[in-house]
Amino acid sequence: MPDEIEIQAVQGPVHGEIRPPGSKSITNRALICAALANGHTELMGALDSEDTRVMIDGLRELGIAVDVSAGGRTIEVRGCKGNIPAGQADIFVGNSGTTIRFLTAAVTLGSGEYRLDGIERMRERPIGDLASALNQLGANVQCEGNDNCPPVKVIADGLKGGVATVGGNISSQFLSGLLMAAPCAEQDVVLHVEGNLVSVPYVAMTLRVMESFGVLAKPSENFSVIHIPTTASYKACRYSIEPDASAASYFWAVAAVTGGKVTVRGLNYESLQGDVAFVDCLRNMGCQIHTEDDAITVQGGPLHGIDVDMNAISDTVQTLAVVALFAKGTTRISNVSHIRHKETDRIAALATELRKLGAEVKESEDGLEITPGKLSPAAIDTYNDHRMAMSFAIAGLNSPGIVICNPGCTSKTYPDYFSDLARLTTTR
Ligand SMILES: O=C(O)C1=C[C@@H](OP(=O)(O)O)[C@@H](O)[C@H](O)C1
Ligand SMILES: C=C(OP(=O)(O)O)C(=O)O
Repeated sequence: MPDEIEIQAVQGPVHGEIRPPGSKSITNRALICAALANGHTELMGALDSEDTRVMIDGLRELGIAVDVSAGGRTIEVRGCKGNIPAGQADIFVGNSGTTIRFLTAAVTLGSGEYRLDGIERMRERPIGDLASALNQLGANVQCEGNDNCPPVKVIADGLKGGVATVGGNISSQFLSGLLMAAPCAEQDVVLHVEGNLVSVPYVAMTLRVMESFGVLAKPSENFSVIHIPTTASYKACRYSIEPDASAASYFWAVAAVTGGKVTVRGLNYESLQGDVAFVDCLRNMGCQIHTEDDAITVQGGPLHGIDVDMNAISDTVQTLAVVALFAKGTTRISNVSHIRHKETDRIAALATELRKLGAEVKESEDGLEITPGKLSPAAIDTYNDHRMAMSFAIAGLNSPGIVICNPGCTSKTYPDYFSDLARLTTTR
């Protein structure tokens, strides 16, 4: 991958179809449930990217056999029935939040000493709320970094279980990690969530993936209390993974900003992924949405700004912010302070880069107000954040001279993004 890519502006509306690669979030959940299950699981339609590779490598470090075939889309896992084979492991997680949060919880089921660490940015992404909840359940988890951040050291001798309170306002991944480890604890687990739970659809996704592997948890209506009995255990199975809905947001945005019509195959409103609701934002901005059993199509129209709370679908904030550049009036995105803890501080990064493209941007603690101006050519810094690269590329389709720096950072979740985008925008 070159150091930078100049996006070729398209001459008219883009029409086309695409099936994005498998969901990162579902792949990494299914890998954990399969690893803790009682036999041989086959995952189909999996994502092959940095975030899933660090998860697979981590599981292998823990002594779990994982075989990958079909260009990374099929993964076979020999489950350990909740008994982690390795008594020691040093696990490198890159910058994958799901991997460090889910594996930190999983290794407390083992017996021995485990250490988890990632790249520099990972050492700035908090994990203290998860460590504290696991410690309430009888684990010994220490954050060795500054301010409750990784590296993480776990001295494990099985997870006792019981009652714990977990913070919900920084990341939902803490709760998801606890939920997936909980059925393998010695006693039932009852989790209470403290503070406003962010990214709620990901918790629903966790429970649905667990259910597919035979474990039924009992959540209260708003997930403020969840009871996980130890009577159920994970069963190996054949499991199909949906295309990634956050990745789909870029292709739906192509239709929105070029006034074209783009169909994403493999997703519908019944999806496990909350991010399909991104199309509702586009509808509110003036697009038309068509749904089929196995596809969602966005047809672009004249766009206008909207006010939107994106707490539940925050991986699509950057996509929406870029679409806002082509809308009439101001777009206000609110209730997303948690995106300051992701691959970069996404609110700050967006404010800086949108201004380079001529927008007037007001940054607040929990969001952004974007009023587009006259678009000008610019080199976009991506802060090693795949979603900065993928979303700002869409602006380049409708405005010449937009250069994306460090495009290789898309490998975190979508190594073939630029070739898939080029295929969609040039075959008309
Ligand atoms: O559980 C998951 O798979 C994810 C949850 C979200 O994180 P937060 O809960 O930290 O918002 C999301 O941003 C991330 O890409 C994936
Ligand atoms: C925030 C993200 O990932 P993670 O938290 O899993 O690193 C993302 O994919 O946008």
